[in-house]
Amino acid sequence: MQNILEICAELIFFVLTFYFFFSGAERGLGPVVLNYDQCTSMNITNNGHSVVVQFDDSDDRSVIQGGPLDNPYRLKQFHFHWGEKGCHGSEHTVAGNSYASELHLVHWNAVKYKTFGEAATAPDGLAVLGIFLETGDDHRWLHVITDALYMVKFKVSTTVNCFNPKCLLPSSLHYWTYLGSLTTPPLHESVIWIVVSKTKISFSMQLGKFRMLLFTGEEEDQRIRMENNFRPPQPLKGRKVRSSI
Ligand SMILES: NS(=O)(=O)c1ccc(C(=O)NCC(F)(F)F)cc1
Ligand SMILES: [Zn+2]
Repeated sequence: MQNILEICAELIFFVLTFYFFFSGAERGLGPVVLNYDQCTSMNITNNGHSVVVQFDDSDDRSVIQGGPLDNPYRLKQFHFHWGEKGCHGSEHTVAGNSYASELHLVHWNAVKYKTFGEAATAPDGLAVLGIFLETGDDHRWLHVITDALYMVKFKVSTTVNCFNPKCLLPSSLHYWTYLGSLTTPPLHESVIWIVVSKTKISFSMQLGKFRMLLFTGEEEDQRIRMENNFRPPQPLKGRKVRSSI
């Protein structure tokens, strides 16, 4: 009799564990893992909206995976958003506080979609890692990017080889994640946002170098300083924001 009760208790325990594990409500968010190759960066471009470092995304040498992602997403580019002064310039806020700038590492789901353009219109097409930048001591590796900015003051492109953006990331990637959109037109709702809570990059003189970029091309008469290229946060509208811990 005793054995039968023990077997029943174990069976109930197993069923409940199985249910909770697969119910999703209890399934925690694991760590985000970045596997970036040392040398897939190609160029840095002033595209008239931001400054973008583009990567060779012809294979899976540089990918992000884990966390809320069901498969690896390929690194396509990273870019920045910033303000003209103070701590305004980020596109996300934490408890209502904004930061001077925000770095976006843009990845696309090459497992499900053939091209970036196709992925950019699909709800699970893109994964963007957002990192806040704040004013403080200059960042030792950000110099590689900010020292190249004078070459892309106007709307031009120049080569950047072997820049691994992992050096720009905080050691602990505690993050918030939600399903959102591109922050620039056409605002496709195709982004799995992963916003890192710990600001890592601090810069002060370096921020000034972003602010000397121009929205305009060399051949244009007007010289319009590139700043405030950020979209303010939008209403959540019922979106669920999950935390990694
Ligand atoms: N600021 S953001 O949300 O990370 C951001 C990331 C990528 C793009 C982009 O590639 N737009 C071109 C596209 F996809 F054809 F529409 C725009 C915004
Ligand atoms: Zn962005």
